[in-house]
Amino acid sequence: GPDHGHWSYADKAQWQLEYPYCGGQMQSPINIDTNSTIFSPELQPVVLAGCNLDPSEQLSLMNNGHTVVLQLPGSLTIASGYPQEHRAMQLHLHWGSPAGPGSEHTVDGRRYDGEIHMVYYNPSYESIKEAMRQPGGLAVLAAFLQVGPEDNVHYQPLLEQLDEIQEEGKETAVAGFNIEGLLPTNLGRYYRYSGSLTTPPCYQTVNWTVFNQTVLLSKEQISLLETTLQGDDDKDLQNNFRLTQSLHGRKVLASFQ
Ligand SMILES: NS(=O)(=O)c1c(F)c(F)c(SCCc2ccc(C(=O)O)cc2)c(F)c1NC1CCCCCCC1
Ligand SMILES: [Zn+2]
Repeated sequence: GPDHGHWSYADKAQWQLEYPYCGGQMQSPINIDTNSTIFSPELQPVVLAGCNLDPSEQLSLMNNGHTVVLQLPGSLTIASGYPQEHRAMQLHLHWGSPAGPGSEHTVDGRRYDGEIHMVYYNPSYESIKEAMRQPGGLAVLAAFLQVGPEDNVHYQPLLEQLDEIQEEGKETAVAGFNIEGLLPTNLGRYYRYSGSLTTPPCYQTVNWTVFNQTVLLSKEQISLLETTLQGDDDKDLQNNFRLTQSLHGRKVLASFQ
């Protein structure tokens, strides 16, 4: 992947020294002030295609030191909800620690327990490398993870493998499953804004969708996420979220009232 050298969440104030875009005016994540969002009825429900991956398909699940990443096939696409079709690249998670929550976006100042990001690219560009550098080149579907009353079976294929990839750099295989099950059931209610990758190189090329409905996992599942993986130099991989960034005048649209 791109040069994602030695940065860490501990030195996020220094990111912009080495990665200039990280100091830009269209950065993510942001706090979503629900009183300032603009209702935009033209925003159609997000519809995914090709998400029921065959169990014979093996997907790479990796601890890259910053998060747990599931590589996704380009056959998984966003069929509607964006100006044109986008193809999947990967999905990954952000979380906190037993001491506190770890979503990246916040809503009216509230931080949720965690957040899933499904990253897609606009195939009208020559390559993913090209797309990620172009405005509108990337789309990320984000949903908040919240503690609920019972296990979320859709997350088990990922969570049950975390102990296989505790150390940074470790990789394992996950059999194909229904990726859509990882998202909320209601994909018609969401916030939309223009922002960036929340990690260096912080390219300002992401058309963000943040779903209004949260995804419920059990306390045990959230705790597994918070306490299993190790990042750089064997420290616990926890609180892998960037602080919210200023809007600098950007508007946040809402597909619902
Ligand atoms: N929230 S986010 O989407 O900005 C994001 C993070 F916050 C992330 F923290 C990450 S992981 C850290 C960056 C990274 C590390 C290793 C590799 C690799 O081995 O290929 C790739 C990337 C991470 F991978 C992503 N998403 C990636 C950003 C990196 C470059 C574009 C590729 C897909 C999106
Ligand atoms: Zn992310």
